[in-house]
Amino acid sequence: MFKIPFLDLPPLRSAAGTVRLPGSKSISNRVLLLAGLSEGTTAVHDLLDSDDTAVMLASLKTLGCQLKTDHAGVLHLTGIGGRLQTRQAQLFLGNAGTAMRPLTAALALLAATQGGEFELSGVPRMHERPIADLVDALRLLGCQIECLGNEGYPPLKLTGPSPLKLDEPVKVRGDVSSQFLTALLLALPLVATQQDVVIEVVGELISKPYIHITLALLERFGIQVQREGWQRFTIPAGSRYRSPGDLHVEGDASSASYFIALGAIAASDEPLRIEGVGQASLQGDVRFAEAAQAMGAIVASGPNWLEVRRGAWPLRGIDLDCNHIPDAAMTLALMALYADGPTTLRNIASWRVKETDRLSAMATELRKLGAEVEEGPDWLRVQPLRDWRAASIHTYDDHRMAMCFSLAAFNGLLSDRSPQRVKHHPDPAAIRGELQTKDRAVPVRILDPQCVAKTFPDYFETLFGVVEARSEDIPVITIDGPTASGKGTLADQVAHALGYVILDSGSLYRACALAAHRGEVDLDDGEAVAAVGANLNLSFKNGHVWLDEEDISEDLRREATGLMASQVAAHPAVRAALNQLQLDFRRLPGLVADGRDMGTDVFPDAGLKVFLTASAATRAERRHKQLISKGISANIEGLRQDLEARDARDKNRAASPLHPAADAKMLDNSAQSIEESTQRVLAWWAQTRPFAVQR
Ligand SMILES: Nc1ncnc2c1ncn2[C@@H]1O[C@H](COP(=O)(O)OP(=O)(O)OP(=O)(O)O)[C@@H](O)[C@H]1O
Ligand SMILES: Nc1ccn([C@H]2C[C@H](O)[C@@H](COP(=O)(O)O)O2)c(=O)n1
Repeated sequence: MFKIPFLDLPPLRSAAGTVRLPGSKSISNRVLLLAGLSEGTTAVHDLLDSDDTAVMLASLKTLGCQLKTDHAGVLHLTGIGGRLQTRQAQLFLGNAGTAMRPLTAALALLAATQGGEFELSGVPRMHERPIADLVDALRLLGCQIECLGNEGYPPLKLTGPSPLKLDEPVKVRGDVSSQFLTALLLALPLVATQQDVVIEVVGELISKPYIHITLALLERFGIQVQREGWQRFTIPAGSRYRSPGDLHVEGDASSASYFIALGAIAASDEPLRIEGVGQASLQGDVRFAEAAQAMGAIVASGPNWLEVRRGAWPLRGIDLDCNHIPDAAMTLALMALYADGPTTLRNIASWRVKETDRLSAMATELRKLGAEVEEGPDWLRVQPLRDWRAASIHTYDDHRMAMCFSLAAFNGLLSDRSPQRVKHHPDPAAIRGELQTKDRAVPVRILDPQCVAKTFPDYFETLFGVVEARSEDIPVITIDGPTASGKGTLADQVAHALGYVILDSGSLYRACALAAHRGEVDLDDGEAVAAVGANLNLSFKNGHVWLDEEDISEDLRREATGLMASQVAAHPAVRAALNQLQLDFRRLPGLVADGRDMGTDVFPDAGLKVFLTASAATRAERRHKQLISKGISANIEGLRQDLEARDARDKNRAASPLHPAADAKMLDNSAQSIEESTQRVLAWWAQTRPFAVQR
């Protein structure tokens, strides 16, 4: 997961390959609650690992459920069998509506029948999300519920015992959120032991597909709800939760929407395959595929897979009632930018009471990209966009905002390429406002990208696994300089702050020298060493370097290896042999490369080139400290002589000698802390980016 303040997506061009979706959030949290209320142990396969499931799991544990995850990642959950194990608890439910609503219903009923006191709270946004309709229904039933902040909103205090009135139907509004009905359906079997319990829906029920999921899962846990249309539901007397033993959670259909859209926009050669949802899915959001087809996507499907590729291009604008796909419909708003005419999304009032007011958030952020958007109380109209602006997208702690706006990175596929005034461009000609005829693809900045943790923690990694950018669009920062100047340390810090890939090019020269030395190759024989370099079987995992099956990280860092590396690096044939290996590190979302010739030879088009220096005395001192901390004895004077000899060879060789690129920024960090140099480089980088100052 990218735990950084912002993630910059360079312009993306195409998509292909296979995506395996994480488990459905709606199914995961329903299954967890049902397993938690059941007798016996349920083995839950493919459970979603996310913020929202984490709060549900933590609550169930507090309530006395036993949880164990086996080596295959299967969760074994032993439920409380409808009998409270603890009568007092404070549960923090983050921003998870799928935990807050059903736990409120279940604990209110358990407190009423068995006694107890439970407090349910969440993040500030959760305390702004209405729950009055559920609270009213439960109070009419006889439950004691106190709203501890504002009436009708969490946090809530549930107390008991108190008598329940089960003879009358339980009435609940269905036109604001179907989660209130789901909560009652999941919890009322707790009290349907002696008599039928009837629920009546007041008003037109929205999001019916979610009720389908609830009913299907209740059936898996032994509860057969009788349904009369969408207005009346009867839980038969004698209902009892029974664990189904094993249960597989299907992939998240709402999460599939981003990849369906991706296929429609960018899979022009071969389809993008999405595994985990398909024709047999319980989730209503799988019908997003129909909306994507209406916009031009070509979709093939099997029981648990979809294959999507681009059909109409530009996409077709549509006018759609989105009641059946409330969450996934957000994705259509981004697809609309790539359409040939306006797209109108209707019946989406429920967006206003989600993680944020999604209607207003969507309109605001689309406008930042340059889009023309109209917004009504329950509808949104988006015009196609051709003159895209680079924008910092605020995500409002809403996972879907972050995932949706990643789709804006394909703007180069449909930007207006006629001569344009290029705004926010770092190059002086552009600053003077001269006309440019270059491709107008712009990057997109996603603020707070880790908000995807709510449902899809690895969303961006998964995206980068199936999309491609032109190499020249992938940003590179180079950090060159003499030995022990702190290049590696600075590169690590900068890459970490931006979520970029790291290339420690010195380690490639070191590995090549080490392999040649071990193979008893003459290090002065450039062609022979180059042959070793061309066949290196290197891999990089968790900061360690592997040569074939051996972890060579320690050997690589030895001073002797550094000297051998400097020796072999002087051969043009060796440099040529290692060139492609270095270029291959230019991967999404960007690269920080350190070495001697990163800015001058390997990545001459890098967006920022830093030439890092420090006095020889400072560098010898740092290297001395570094070696001592590793328990290696060293002599400062000897180290200084070695590093000066190495610098001299690196500077004076004919092939790609160490020298600053003409456009490099010079940074002497002799008197700077690591943090200060990192901030300096990040500030330089920010100046090259086309984004306005973050809000
Ligand atoms: N600005 C700094 N202030 C203090 N110490 C630093 C600074 N930058 C780096 N160091 C320390 O100096 C040592 C050498 O840094 P590092 O290994 O990053 O250098 P390098 O240039 O990558 O070396 P090499 O060329 O040998 O790979 C490390 O122990 C690091 O923590
Ligand atoms: N881009 C590079 C990187 C490294 N080398 C050579 C010269 C260095 O002395 C040696 C070891 O590098 P270090 O790990 O100390 O950064 O490798 C080079 O020529 N070009």
